[in-house]
Amino acid sequence: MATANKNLSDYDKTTIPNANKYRFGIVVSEWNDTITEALYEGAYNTLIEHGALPANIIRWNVPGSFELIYGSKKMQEQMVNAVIAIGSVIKGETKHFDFVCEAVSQGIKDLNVIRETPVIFCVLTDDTLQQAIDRSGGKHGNKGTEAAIAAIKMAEIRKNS
Ligand SMILES: Nc1c(NC[C@H](O)[C@H](O)[C@H](O)CO)[nH]c(=O)[nH]c1=O
Ligand SMILES: CC(=O)[C@@H](O)COP(=O)(O)O
Repeated sequence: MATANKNLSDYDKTTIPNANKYRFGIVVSEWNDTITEALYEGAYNTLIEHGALPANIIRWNVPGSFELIYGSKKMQEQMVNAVIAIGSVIKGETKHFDFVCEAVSQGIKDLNVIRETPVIFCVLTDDTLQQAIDRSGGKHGNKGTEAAIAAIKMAEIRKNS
């Protein structure tokens, strides 16, 4: 199901565990910062809405989405129950888009395989700025909200496993 058919901010609030017992690390890329700040706001507000304490949410900035890999790896070493990696990659004139997207998705996948702390992939990979706007609080919802819900659920799974 494509995002166009599923609003990123729609979910059953009654099924979400209380996040008051968890600590979250959020790593935010500075590239396309109007988008990444909107994603961060969606993620932060959703964590708070579900009981997370402001003191239990750590934020680090990194230069670009490629650096989300290293930033998330170091965030995993903090005393957090889940990490959210936030980025916005928008296609330009060259193949750089392809390499950045592939590297970040593979790198964050590797962190989930190699280490114990889940890292949530909150990286938009869009052909246009409008697509990114639509998915960071626009007509298709906010991927930051989706990522925060995933982080709470994965922290619960990790606690119970
Ligand atoms: N073009 C975008 C980038 N490019 C920068 C890389 O992510 C990286 O910071 C650089 O190659 C140095 O290692 N990053 C984004 O997050 N979004 C883009 O659209
Ligand atoms: C994703 C990118 O790195 C890209 O936005 C850079 O733009 P360009 O391919 O025109 O150099």
